[in-house]
Amino acid sequence: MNSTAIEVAGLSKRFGDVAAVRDASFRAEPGRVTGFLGPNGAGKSTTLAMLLGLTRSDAGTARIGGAPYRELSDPSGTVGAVLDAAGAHPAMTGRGHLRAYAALGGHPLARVDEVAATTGIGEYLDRRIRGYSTGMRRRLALATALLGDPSVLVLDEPSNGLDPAGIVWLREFLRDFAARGGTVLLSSHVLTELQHGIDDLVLIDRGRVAWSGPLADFTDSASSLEAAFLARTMEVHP
Ligand SMILES: Nc1ncnc2c1ncn2[C@@H]1O[C@H](COP(=O)(O)OP(=O)(O)OP(=O)(O)O)[C@@H](O)[C@H]1O
Repeated sequence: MNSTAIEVAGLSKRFGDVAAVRDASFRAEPGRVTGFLGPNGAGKSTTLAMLLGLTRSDAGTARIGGAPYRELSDPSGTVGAVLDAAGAHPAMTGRGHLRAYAALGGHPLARVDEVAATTGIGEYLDRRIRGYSTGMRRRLALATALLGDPSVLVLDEPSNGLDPAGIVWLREFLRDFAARGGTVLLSSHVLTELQHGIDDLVLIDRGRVAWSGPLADFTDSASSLEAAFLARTMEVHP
């Protein structure tokens, strides 16, 4: 797997009166799972949308392997992204959906069965997506993101809709992906979800990066991630 870091520098975005992201800078490194944590409305989704070239920034840069997303020569072979579980046509089967995306990305059709097996949706592949549970849709979205065998995964709230077994499965999958040299950036507003699954933490609060670094450094002085999170956000916004 290529070593492909994510680098965000001075990124800002305003929606009218709302400063959604303010001068945000952080990195997500190869071989590590980086959690992007912040309360509702902190600016996580907006930052990820800018990173993936879906929203234009007002200032700053967001690079993947040294280039902005829109300049990547092989986007789906570089980054797999899951921003929400929607987007799959309910009347299509999982197989039809994956085949269409494989064709779009120029990936071999053999990848369809491979990513279905990896994400555990093999037995549902020939069912229509309208009958999929939320967790199955999440897995299908992840399978779609994996079609190009990317070295970077960007996931917005990936545990939403997963049952406890699904959450453990996802955590192990991402650990393994990183252990093979991949870069993982995943957002969450649920502290406990991240506590056992990440190496590095980027904490965002009201558009600003309040803290970033190894998780161990963050929680050293606090009994739990939650206590450290609350202490840190109160420090920034007394
Ligand atoms: N298209 C938009 N138009 C106007 N305001 C927006 C838009 N998108 C986001 N915002 C605002 O920008 C801020 C950051 O939103 P964002 O969705 O990035 O936060 P988030 O951290 O992902 O939140 P959540 O955890 O609730 O998903 C919020 O105040 C939100 O209301």
